[in-house]
Amino acid sequence: KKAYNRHENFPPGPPSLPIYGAYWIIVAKAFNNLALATIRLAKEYNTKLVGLYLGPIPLVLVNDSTLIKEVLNREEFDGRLDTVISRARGFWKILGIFFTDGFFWHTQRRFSLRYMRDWGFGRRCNALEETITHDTKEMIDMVQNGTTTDEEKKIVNGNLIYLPHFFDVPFVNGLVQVFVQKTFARKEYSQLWRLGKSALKFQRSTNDLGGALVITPWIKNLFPNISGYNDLTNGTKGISDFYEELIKDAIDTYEDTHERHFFDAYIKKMKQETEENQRTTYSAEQLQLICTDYTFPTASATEMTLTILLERILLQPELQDKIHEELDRVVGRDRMPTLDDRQNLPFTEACIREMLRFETLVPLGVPHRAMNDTTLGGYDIPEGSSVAVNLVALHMDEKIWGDPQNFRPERFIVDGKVQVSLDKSLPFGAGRQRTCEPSGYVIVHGYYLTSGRRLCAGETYARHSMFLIFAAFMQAFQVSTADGKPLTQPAKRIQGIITTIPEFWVRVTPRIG
Ligand code: HEM
Repeated sequence: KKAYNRHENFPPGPPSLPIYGAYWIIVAKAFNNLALATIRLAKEYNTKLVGLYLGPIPLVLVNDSTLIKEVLNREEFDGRLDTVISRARGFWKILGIFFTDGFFWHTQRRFSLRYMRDWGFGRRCNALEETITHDTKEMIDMVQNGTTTDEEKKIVNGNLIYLPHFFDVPFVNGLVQVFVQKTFARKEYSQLWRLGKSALKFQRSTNDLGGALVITPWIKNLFPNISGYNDLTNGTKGISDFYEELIKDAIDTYEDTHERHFFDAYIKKMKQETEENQRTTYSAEQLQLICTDYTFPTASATEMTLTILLERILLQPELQDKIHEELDRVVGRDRMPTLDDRQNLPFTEACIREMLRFETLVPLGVPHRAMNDTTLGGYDIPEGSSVAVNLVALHMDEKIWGDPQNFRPERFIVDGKVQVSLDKSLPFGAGRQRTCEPSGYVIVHGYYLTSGRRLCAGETYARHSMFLIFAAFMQAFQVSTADGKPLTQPAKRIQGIITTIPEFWVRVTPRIG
């Protein structure tokens, strides 16, 4: 009787088993692929919304393109669950951007985006572009002119490069520049590779739904390894420790009169609020978690997208010829590509877009939480429910794409230009942060609260930097498998918070002397 106990008018779905509810039922539907499991459950129960329980937590899996967009754009679904994953990362408090919600999240997300922008984040910025290009060139140089340290040899071995970490440096150094207006020189790159490894460890520590750890946090004490708890905490620690020193140094050397970087803007606000108010959402710990939250996707998701794109290029070699033809025609070989070239390199750009659709990196998004009792698709959704959108269902919807199973960058190109309006994919989620003042703004504690949504806070940085790095990489190299044999099968996917493939070596043959 308990197994079939459900909230009234809750979406249909599998029954609950003791302790874990329907968690193992979903896992059994498609091991290592919860998006596919969701599609199978939706078929089995003939529904667009699957309702089930993860232990005591009601979970709604949204499996329909229209309803996915609706969830991502409705304010009452902007919450996040308070879980062991969010707490284990940050001093057992709910800190950062990813896992916070309400006033705290609005304030901190808005402040970080607003002031990181001053230092080039989320917009075109020559200084940032130069850094990313410079570091990409250093990586290319390691192949062309040889490595200089043992650490470099772990990433570049003659004509072989180790993916995804070959790409870590330019992505991460660019972000560090936004935070503190300094970058790590080539002899210090090992610190950035360490961040890349920590980020990947964190991403692989659990799955889209947080795994068994979220339902029964106590298993962390019994099975710290199998439950993913050790990787979760060590992966995060690797990133947050890196920032602890930088933040301490910025606080120790802070002067009111001179703003040196984003950290200073944050410290200024923190000091002001601490003096004027009894309570503040600003703290050094929170700054550390903001940095961690912006860094772990920068040090893993963008690299993994390019890595899986290279795997695709090995599977469909004609893609490589088209990219090379376009780069040679538009950019030539005497200078590196810039963001100005983006609109004139439609095929190169479309390959990245198509990759983001074809291989949904975050298959079930990052689960949202219903912040009050509400309805969706004719069903009742109780307050506190976890709501996960199946982005794979959207990205593989035949009604939208016609032939979703084909990797076909041309689908975005009309009259030799990328037509952004044709790109109905939502790899970064949805819900634009409003930049102008709409009616309905609420002022809380002297702040305008936008009704900004959960849209990925790094979308623009990700798109810009992926284009720059991928275009420069392809201009420089012809890519082939390490053993020289054609690649016929994609690698096994590892389901984590994002989907990854195992690290691997590829051969790159310089095209430019
Ligand atoms: C290919 C690369 C990336 C993909 C596919 C991606 C995708 C996503 C998705 C699906 C979400 C969850 C949206 C939701 O809750 O509905 C998200 C959130 C987020 N992403 Fe990204 N992301 C990428 C790169 C980045 C980068 C490079 C950064 C930072 C520079 C970043 C920062 C964030 C942050 C801070 C959030 C949390 C936003 C919030 O909860 O308010 N992401 N991303």
